[in-house]
Amino acid sequence: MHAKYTPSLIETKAMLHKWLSLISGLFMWCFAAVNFLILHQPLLGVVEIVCGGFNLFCFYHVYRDSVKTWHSVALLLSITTVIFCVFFFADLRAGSVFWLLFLPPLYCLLTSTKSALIYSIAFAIPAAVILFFKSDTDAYIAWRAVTNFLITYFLSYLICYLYQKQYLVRDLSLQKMAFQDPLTGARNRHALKLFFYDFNKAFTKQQQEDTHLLIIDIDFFKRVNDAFGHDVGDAVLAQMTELLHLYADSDVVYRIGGEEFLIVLKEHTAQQALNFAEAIRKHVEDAVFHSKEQEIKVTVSIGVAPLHRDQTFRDFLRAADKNLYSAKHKGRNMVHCDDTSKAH
Ligand SMILES: Nc1nc2c(ncn2[C@@H]2O[C@H](COP(=O)(O)OP(=O)(O)OP(=O)(O)O)[C@@H](O)[C@H]2O)c(=O)[nH]1
Repeated sequence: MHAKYTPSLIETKAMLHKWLSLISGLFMWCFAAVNFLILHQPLLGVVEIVCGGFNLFCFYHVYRDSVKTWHSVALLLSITTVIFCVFFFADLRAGSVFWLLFLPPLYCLLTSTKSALIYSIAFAIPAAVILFFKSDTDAYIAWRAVTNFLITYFLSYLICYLYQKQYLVRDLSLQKMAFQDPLTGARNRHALKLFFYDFNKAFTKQQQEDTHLLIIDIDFFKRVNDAFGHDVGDAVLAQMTELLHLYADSDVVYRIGGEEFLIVLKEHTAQQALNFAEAIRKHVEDAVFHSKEQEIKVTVSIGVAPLHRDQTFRDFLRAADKNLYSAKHKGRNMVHCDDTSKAH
């Protein structure tokens, strides 16, 4: 479900899961007290005590940072169970049917819009059947009550669906603006900082050990600008990004400075990272960049550095820059990784 969501939407859903589990748990226990003491509906009271307890258990796991994916589904099923029991056992004149309209938004908030539609349809059927038989009284016209219920029920789903879609589109375009370099389309420094955050938090130990970074700097780029003009320099930077995208997915290529790029290599040993960097260096050396009918040749120097757990963003850039400058000082157009360097 999370694959097509932006980090901010996932965060929003996690926040809703947290507060909904607490609020619904407390509400259910309050309603249980009313059912035991005032309405004399002990069966309903027991269901509310059990489900409310489960919701508070979900909240406890959020609090302990140990939420499992099934908690969200179990939470919405527990809320649905209570709403259905109240609707089934309570007198229709008390207005318990209104709680059913809360279900489609709840499903949208806690799951994906697709799952929400499946849940909404699945629970609309028993709800309509129960409502039909319960409203067969002088106070209601059964078939009209069911029709009105179904229309409002699915409209509430539709509004949440449209809102969530719109939220996602806006969030994606904001994310693009915030994390993408407009000139080259590569990811920018903000995106790299976010990667660092995930790296320390979400990567496994093995993934962390096998992550290497390549800092790629175009040699004597000032000369390109001076000889052909800034706009030609811009075109070279854009074509350099395209070339790097041939080697690596677009979500691991970053432009971190004027003519400085960075590639994150996951699942690569030091030797594999070095070979990868060498292949890029050779490709750039052989490539011809074009702009305004000019043919431009450039080379790159590449520093390769392993990424260590808990290294700060600044420390890492300093370490990788050291490797890059070693490559520059040894004559440029070369790859350097710690003490191992390859010159050409
Ligand atoms: N066209 C263009 N040039 C840029 C951009 N950002 C930085 N530059 C230029 O990149 C050049 C970088 O120059 P230097 O830092 O001296 O490095 P260099 O000439 O590449 O030399 P070495 O890195 O030492 O090999 C400067 O001339 C900047 O103006 C940009 O977005 N577009």
